[in-house]
Amino acid sequence: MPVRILVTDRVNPVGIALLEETPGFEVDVEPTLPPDVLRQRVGEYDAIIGRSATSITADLLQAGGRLRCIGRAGVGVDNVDMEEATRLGVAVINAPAGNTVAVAELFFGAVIGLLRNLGRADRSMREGRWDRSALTGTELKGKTLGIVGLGRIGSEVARRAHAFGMTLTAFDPYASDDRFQRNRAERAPTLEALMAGADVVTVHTPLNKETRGMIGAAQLSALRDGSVLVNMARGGIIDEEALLAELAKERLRGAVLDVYSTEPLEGEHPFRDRPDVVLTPHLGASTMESQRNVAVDVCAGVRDFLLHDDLSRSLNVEVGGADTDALPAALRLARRAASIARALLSTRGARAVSALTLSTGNDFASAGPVLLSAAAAGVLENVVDAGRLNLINARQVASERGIELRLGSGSKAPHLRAIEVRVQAGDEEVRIGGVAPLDADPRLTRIADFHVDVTPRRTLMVLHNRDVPGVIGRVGTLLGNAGVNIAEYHQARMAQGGEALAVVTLDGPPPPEASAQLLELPDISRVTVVSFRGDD
Ligand SMILES: NC(=O)C1=CN([C@@H]2O[C@H](COP(=O)(O)OP(=O)(O)OC[C@H]3O[C@@H](n4cnc5c(N)ncnc54)[C@H](O)[C@@H]3O)[C@@H](O)[C@H]2O)C=CC1
Ligand SMILES: O=C(O)C(=O)COP(=O)(O)O
Repeated sequence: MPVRILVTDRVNPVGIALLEETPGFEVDVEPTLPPDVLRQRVGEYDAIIGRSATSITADLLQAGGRLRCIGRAGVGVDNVDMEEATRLGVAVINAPAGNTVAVAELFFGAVIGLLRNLGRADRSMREGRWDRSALTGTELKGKTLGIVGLGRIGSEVARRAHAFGMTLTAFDPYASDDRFQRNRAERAPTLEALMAGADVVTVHTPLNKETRGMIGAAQLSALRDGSVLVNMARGGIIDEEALLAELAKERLRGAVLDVYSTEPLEGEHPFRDRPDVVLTPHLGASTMESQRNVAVDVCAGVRDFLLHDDLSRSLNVEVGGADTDALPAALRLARRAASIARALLSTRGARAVSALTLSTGNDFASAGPVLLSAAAAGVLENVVDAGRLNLINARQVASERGIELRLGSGSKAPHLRAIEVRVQAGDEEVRIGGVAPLDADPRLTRIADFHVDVTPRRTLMVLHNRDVPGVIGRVGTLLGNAGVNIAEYHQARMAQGGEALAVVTLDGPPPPEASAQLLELPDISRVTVVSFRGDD
């Protein structure tokens, strides 16, 4: 079946071509489908790529039975129901950097447009007038710029503001001192302090629960007389009613708005009647260069996810600062180790997993969260419908099933690239350890108290037996007669003649009756068979 992708908004064709030229991909380009039509058609697609004009609601995501990925050709994902996407295991990929410069340049164009009366000047010229004295403006040089949100766009604005000879303050509780220093911006202790201390205030934060309505009547009243307020981030961060009320006092120089709480802005909206407001129709990212950048970036991210399950670009997976190229083997090991632990508990009759703890060596310290997701998926395999279970939703699904997830400390790990999972079901606990080297297949090194050394491939069988002569031969003969090829056989024991454990990797699943026949052999007390997802 081909992989089907719907491009619902105006996305640059250079990016779309990356998808169209990928064998096995079918791309439909239909900008911009109305919500009800999109809802009817979403079930046909594996991925949707859009911009701010398309809302990806919970309802739409639920209707997308085969939907695996949402691509956003731009930065803001406030139009995507991220919680629902995560719950459903749908990856959300954006293009975080391609339109930064476009917004920063528009900022200066629009602010200078307001301060030098460009709109009014142009209009008066077309009306046949020559109004020079009425259109005297003010300069940026020597003024203070206050930036709310010193991220990518805020920083690009900062860099250009220095060229204009401005002094900078910024409010961003999440930005490091180092970022403030690099941008030569003073840290404002509060939003109100920033508003009171600047001649131009500009907002560059995402729209989220914290920033919605962040600039209301109280903050607006802190603005200096004659100052300018700019919103090129998202409608809804500034309370529009409160801004209109503040502008009506004629105390501010004016405002520059590119974004609105409802887009398109109503034809009759009172902003449209205010001469002290420069309005643009969400043009921040609308340059040829930026549209090409974001389209190529998001389409490549979506393609790599659909082809290789590459989640490194997905906003709803916590990859942390981990080196994603080195991760696949570690993710496989974590998932398989957890799967084995759950199966061993199940053989003991302890089926309801209550807790999962993952610890790693130092090399995987930053990858802890995503490895924990992989282990959660392993614990849930064969328990929930695995079709939609992935690194995006595994932790959420596990938590919803009452499984407590913990990241343990890695300080005692035996190896820099070690991974250990501990799975508990009531009073029973199983510990599985392994190593995921950079240049070799991952190995299991410990099952419960036994030291082992096997690669967990395809199908793995764990036998508990007594350490007596002949067991290996009898197991080999039985499996051979059943037509099952043994890839690796590792026998471990605690003490001669005592309890022993065999880990056997098989090239394919044994016939269902094999476990019962193995249990009939003398000295074998428990048989656990685990078949892993994937081809290797
Ligand atoms: N008008 C347009 O066409 C465009 C608008 N945007 C908007 O601009 C926003 C920012 O984009 P980037 O700079 O690329 O994002 P970014 O993620 O690089 O920067 C956002 C900054 O806001 C800060 N922040 C978060 N919450 C805050 C709070 N409560 N108070 C103060 N600071 C806070 C963060 O620490 C971060 O430094 C996007 O989320 C998007 O909504 C982005 C591109 C185009
Ligand atoms: O990238 C963003 O966050 C933007 O706001 C750009 O929106 P757009 O893709 O131009 O609809």
